[in-house]
Amino acid sequence: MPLFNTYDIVLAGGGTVACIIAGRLAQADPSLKILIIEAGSHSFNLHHHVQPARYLNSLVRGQAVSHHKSVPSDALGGRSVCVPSGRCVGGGSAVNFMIYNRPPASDYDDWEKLGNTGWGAKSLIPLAKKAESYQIPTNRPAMHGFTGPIKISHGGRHTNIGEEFLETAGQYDKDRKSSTSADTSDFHAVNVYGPWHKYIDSSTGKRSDTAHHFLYSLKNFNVDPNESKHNVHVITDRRVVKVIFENNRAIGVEYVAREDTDKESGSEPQVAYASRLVVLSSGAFGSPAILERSGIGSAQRLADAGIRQFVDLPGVGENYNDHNLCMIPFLAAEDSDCLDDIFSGDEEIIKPHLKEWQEQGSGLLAHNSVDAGIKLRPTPDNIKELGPSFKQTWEDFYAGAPDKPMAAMCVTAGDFSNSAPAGTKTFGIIFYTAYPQAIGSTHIGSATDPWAPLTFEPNFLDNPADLAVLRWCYKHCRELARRMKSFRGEVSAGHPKFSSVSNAKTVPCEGVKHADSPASGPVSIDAPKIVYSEEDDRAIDDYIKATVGTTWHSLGTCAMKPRAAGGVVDPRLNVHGVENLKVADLSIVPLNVAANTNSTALVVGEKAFLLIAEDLGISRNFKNIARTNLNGNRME
Ligand SMILES: Cc1cc2nc3c(=O)[nH]c(=O)nc-3n(C[C@H](O)[C@H](O)[C@H](O)COP(=O)(O)OP(=O)(O)OC[C@H]3O[C@@H](n4cnc5c(N)ncnc54)[C@H](O)[C@@H]3O)c2cc1C
Repeated sequence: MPLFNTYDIVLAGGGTVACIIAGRLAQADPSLKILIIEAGSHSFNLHHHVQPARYLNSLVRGQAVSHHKSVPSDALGGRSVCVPSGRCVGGGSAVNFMIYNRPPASDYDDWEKLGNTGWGAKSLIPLAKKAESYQIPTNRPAMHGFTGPIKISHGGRHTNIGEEFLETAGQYDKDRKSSTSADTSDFHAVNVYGPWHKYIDSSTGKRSDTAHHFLYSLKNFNVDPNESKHNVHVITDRRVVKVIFENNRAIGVEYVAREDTDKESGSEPQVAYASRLVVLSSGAFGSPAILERSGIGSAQRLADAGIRQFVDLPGVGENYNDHNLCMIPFLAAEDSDCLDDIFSGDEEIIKPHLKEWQEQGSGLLAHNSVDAGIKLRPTPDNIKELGPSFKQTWEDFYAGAPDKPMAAMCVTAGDFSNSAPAGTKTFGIIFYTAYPQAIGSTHIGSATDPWAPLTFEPNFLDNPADLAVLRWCYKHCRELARRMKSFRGEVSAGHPKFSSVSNAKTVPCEGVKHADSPASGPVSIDAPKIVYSEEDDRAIDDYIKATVGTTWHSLGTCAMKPRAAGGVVDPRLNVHGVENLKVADLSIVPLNVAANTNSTALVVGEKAFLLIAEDLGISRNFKNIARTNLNGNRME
């Protein structure tokens, strides 16, 4: 079936949220003509997407991601940070680390308190359940869904690194609970060490993303629109430049190829028309940029870019949120279950893992290295340790919100900070701030070229409270790591540069291959904690400023808030001031969430589908939808 002249709905961006919207709508009303225009390529059955442990390929080799480089920052000693986002059909869900983690219920309630009726936990938790098939035995079925398209499992095997982390934490950290059966993603758990599950289908060992489970699974869908017998069409490797309006009503979008991706059509703009709705689903970087190129944004920003203002919405591109992340590497015992060899990308080494994955859907290739973690909320003693720069934040933000953590921390069986000596076994501890107090912005760098770099200011660590949390987490993770049975030393290149006479100096492991000597083994559980001097604290701060990075959780840049409060969309996701134009992706999130963000993208996708279906008058078909996909992938 060739492309239609006009579609009912045109989606700009084919990422995580867009695939849910398109798949659900097509299922609810197969006669709907839906077009997705996606900047990246198809991800269908490609091994670097579907084989979970290959996820670093996308980041390291630049496949299927866009890199957004920030302006240099004083708070980071003049450094820029680079924030990748998904660029392929399936977006972030097809390239991410597959960590399954849901936020505290109060985060969604906070959205509703801003005037967003229908966006509180009571409305959204059922949608989170609808999206998922939880494949883990649970005695709390009320918290999870069991018939949705997205599969959640523990992956292809349990690693001893994950088990040791939980065991050590249970013995060492008496202020918190640790349990191998804890449900850390029940929208409430805080200060509980427990298993962290994965967006991996236990029956196949494959990544569970929205492209494969909402879009490619549609009956008769074909990645080539000319071959497709389906009404959902996807055009890849094209970027939407701007929205086309007739008076105040969105009627389509203009899009271009990158010159180097399509020699035939070059970068000549083309137009796709939508008779009923245009939906921007280009993520936290893409959607505000399309609005700005369409003349929707702050007067000053648009004037600077030489664009005539069409609608005054100063909030476009503001309210950039992420989480600030550090990865700390440790040397592991030789018998540790680590993914270092798979991360190396050497196909000879990967062969036996691949065989197990192909034959049984199990093993370390069906894994993301992350088996266990915790959302950390400080105790009264910790609050003192966090010092004066955190005090006000505690009082203003955390004290009255008992389900909100200040940070998340997890163990990785294998280190991907790239600072360990080659050929060694390693584990890492990753931690990130749950609600960074510093907020940033992203704006267009060109009025016409959607491939041009953005002017991106994430403002990481501009608020000293954020640095205090990361400093405390570094100390805490080190105490946990050096008590784990598999601990064999600290990879100094990935730690602060303490002075050689400091009490806090790292346990060396340089030049040691599989350092299984007792001298470099763990300390006892009741060993005294490392005492840090002020100079040591400065070394930690310098290290964090030099290395802190993104958690790949960009959101908030087209915030769902009242127009007068700097909002960009209303609670039905309609862009303020125009008609027939919605934004549906994580850019609409008005306030940050204390969790990895794919779970929230799933919720936004499910909610956006309901709103659009209501607008189109096809609500009557909803009831059939939750019952499908019990086991399989294909949605009839
Ligand atoms: C490397 C990485 C690791 C992550 N790890 C995890 C994890 O382990 N667990 C977790 O819960 N979350 C994780 N996340 C976050 C999570 O995946 C994202 O928050 C989520 O996928 C965002 O969904 P979205 O629909 O808002 O945007 P996206 O999924 O990013 O979709 C936006 C799409 O729009 C396209 N686009 C952009 N501009 C244009 C344009 N002008 N025209 C056409 N198309 C355009 C992009 O190519 C992209 O495909 C990770 C993200 C990344 C990038």
